[in-house]
Amino acid sequence: MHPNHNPASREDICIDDDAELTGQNAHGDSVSAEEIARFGAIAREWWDPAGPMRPLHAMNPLRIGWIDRHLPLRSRKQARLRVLDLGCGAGLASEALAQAGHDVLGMDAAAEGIAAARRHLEQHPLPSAAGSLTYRVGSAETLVTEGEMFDAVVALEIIEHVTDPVAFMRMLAELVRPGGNVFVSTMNRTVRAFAFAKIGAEYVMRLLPVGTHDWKKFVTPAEMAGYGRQAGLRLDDMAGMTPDLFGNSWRESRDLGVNYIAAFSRS
Ligand SMILES: C[S@@+](CC[C@H](N)C(=O)[O-])C[C@H]1O[C@@H](n2cnc3c(N)ncnc32)[C@H](O)[C@@H]1O
Repeated sequence: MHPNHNPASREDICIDDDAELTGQNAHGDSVSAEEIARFGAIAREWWDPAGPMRPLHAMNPLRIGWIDRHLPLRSRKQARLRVLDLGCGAGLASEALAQAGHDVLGMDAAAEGIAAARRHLEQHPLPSAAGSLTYRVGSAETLVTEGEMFDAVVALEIIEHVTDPVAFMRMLAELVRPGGNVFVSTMNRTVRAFAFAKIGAEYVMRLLPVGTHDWKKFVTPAEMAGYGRQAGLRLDDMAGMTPDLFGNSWRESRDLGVNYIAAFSRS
């Protein structure tokens, strides 16, 4: 096991766990208790590539490659880049980012998701050439209060699950150092996205429990750009993420109509 990949001590888990915190704002205003409970309930199946998180498994190589390509050369040359994966779930992107050589903090408000992430890391240690990877239960509010700063902040498929996307983007901006990058992926509020995420994934394929997605909370690319502007971030690029017919492999595209990813930088 890599020296930095120490499994969390019981004490860490107790400090970070939110056992006695039960209200909607237990972690902070961005957290919807209902959403967190929904993801917590499927945490044990998270790493099953044919399970409820199948689309995230299939799109992971594309989004990690895209993020890595959009990190400025200066940052990539830096010996160790500090990356926050916010809303990391059980760590699909966190592990891949650490394998790409970054020092990663994976954070999620769902304690069950973090427990599954820690379990997976213990059972599948990263190669020695990888960066470090630690996990924490919590939300952006916690890190902002602590004055934490990262070279890059990654928030994949989470903005459509928070209570206030503008406030959420502001926190992402606060958590990245000047010159650093923020990456956000989400679903567009289109009829096609409704058909794909609600009807397809929840009702037809029964991958996800009904109610996992609230179409009204999907974010159009124009809204995404606006949220970034309001947070003081510059939009560098956006790309569509498009699955093949069977959803097994995803490619970058110009189609922002369903899934897309955006790169911002902080001046
Ligand atoms: C659809 S999953 C995406 C997981 C991961 N980012 C990925 O794409 O592989 C959304 C995750 O965000 C977490 N989440 C939702 N709102 C959150 C918040 N305000 N703070 C931290 N985590 C949150 C949920 O618990 C869930 O694990």
